[in-house]
Amino acid sequence: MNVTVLGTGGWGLTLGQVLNDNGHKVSFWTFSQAEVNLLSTEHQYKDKLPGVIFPDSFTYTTDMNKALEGAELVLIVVPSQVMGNVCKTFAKWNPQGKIPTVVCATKGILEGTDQRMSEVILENVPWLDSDHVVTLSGPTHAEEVSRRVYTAIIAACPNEESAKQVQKIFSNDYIRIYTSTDQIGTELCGSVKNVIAIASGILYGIGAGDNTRAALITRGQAEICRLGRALGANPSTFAGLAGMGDLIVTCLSQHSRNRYVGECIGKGETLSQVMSHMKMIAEGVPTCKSAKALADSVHVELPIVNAVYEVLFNDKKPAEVIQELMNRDLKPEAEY
Ligand SMILES: NC(=O)C1=CN([C@@H]2O[C@H](COP(=O)(O)OP(=O)(O)OC[C@H]3O[C@@H](n4cnc5c(N)ncnc54)[C@H](O)[C@@H]3O)[C@@H](O)[C@H]2O)C=CC1
Ligand SMILES: O=C(CO)COP(=O)(O)O
Repeated sequence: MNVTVLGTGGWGLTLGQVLNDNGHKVSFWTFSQAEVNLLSTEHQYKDKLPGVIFPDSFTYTTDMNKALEGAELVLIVVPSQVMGNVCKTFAKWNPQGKIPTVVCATKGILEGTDQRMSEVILENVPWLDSDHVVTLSGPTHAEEVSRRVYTAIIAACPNEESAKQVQKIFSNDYIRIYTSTDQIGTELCGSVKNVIAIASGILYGIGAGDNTRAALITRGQAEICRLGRALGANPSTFAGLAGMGDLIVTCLSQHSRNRYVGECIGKGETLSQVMSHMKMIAEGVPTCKSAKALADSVHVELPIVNAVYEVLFNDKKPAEVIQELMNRDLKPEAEY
C-alpha cells in the first residue's frame, strides 16, 4: 500500500517504520523544512530517537499534496493543538473519488473546543466520514517500538471493518493490534491519562513512595472512568490497553514526556521553565484544561485533574494540592 504520514515527530516516524517493515511504501509530510533537510540527509532524528536509522526509501516533503500523491492510507500524527490547521490543508487534497482510511495516532483534546481528535478531523475534512477515521492508541513509547520491542495496542473505529483493516495493516511479529468500536473511550483514555502521568511525575519529583503512585494510578483510573462514562464511552475500554495499559506505561515509564514535565515541576520548576527546555510534545498540558472543561460540562468531579490544573496554571504547590486531595470527604471506593 502507499501510505502517507502527516507528522515527522518520534511517533509518526516510528509508525512509518512499522509500516515499512510490513512492506508498505511510506511518504512523510512535515510543516518544517528543517525536518525535511535533516531526515533526508541523515535518515535519523537524533534528538528524538537516537540510534534509530530510518529506511532510505522514506521520502519527506513540506508539500502536502505531493506527499499525498497516490495515498491509499493516511496516518495523522501531529500535535493535537495543530490538528485543525493540518486538517484544513489535508481537506484540500482531492482523493479522486476513493476515500482513504485515515488513521489518527495523536493523543489529546483540542483546547477551546474540547473536541476529541476524530471530531476535529471530521469537522475539518468535509469529504471524510466517521467510517473512515480510525484511532490508534495504547501503551506505546516510540523509543521502544522503533527498536521493535513487543507491543500491543488498539485500532478503534465505530465501523468494525475499518478497525480490522487497520489491525491487519499494522500488525506484525512485534506489534499486535486489537480492534475496538469504542472510539470515544479510546480517545478519552489516551488523552486524560497524560494528565494523570503529569501527576505521577510530580510524585517522582517530590520523592513520593510506591504506595502513593499506586494510589494515584488507581484513583486516576477512577477519574477517567467517571468522565468516560458521562461522555458515552464503553466502560470495558477503561480496563484495556488504551485505558489501564496506557495509564500504567505513561505514569511509570522513563520515556514519558508527560511524566517528565511533572517530575520537573515536582522538583520546583514552573511550567514555563519546563516548556522552555522541552524538545517534544507533552499533550497532558493542554489536555488538562480540556479535561477539566469537559468534566465541568457534564458535572463530573475530577479531583486529580483539578489538582494538576491548579499546579500547572495557578502556581499552587504540589504539597498543598496533595494535602487537599488527602483531606477530601471520606467515601466508599466504588463511588463512580
Ligand atoms: N512519542 C511517542 O512515544 C508517542 C506519541 N504519541 C502521540 O503522537 C503525537 C505526536 O507526538 P510525537 O510524534 O511524539 O511528536 P514529537 O514530540 O516527537 O514532535 C512533535 C512534531 O510535531 C510536528 N509539529 C510541531 N509543530 C507543528 C505545526 N505547527 N504543524 C504541524 N506539525 C507540527 C513536528 O514535526 C515535530 O517533530 C502526540 O499526540 C503524542 O501524544 C502517541 C503515542 C506514542
Ligand atoms: O502516549 C504515550 C505512551 O503510550 C506517550 O506518552 P508521553 O507523551 O508522555 O511520552
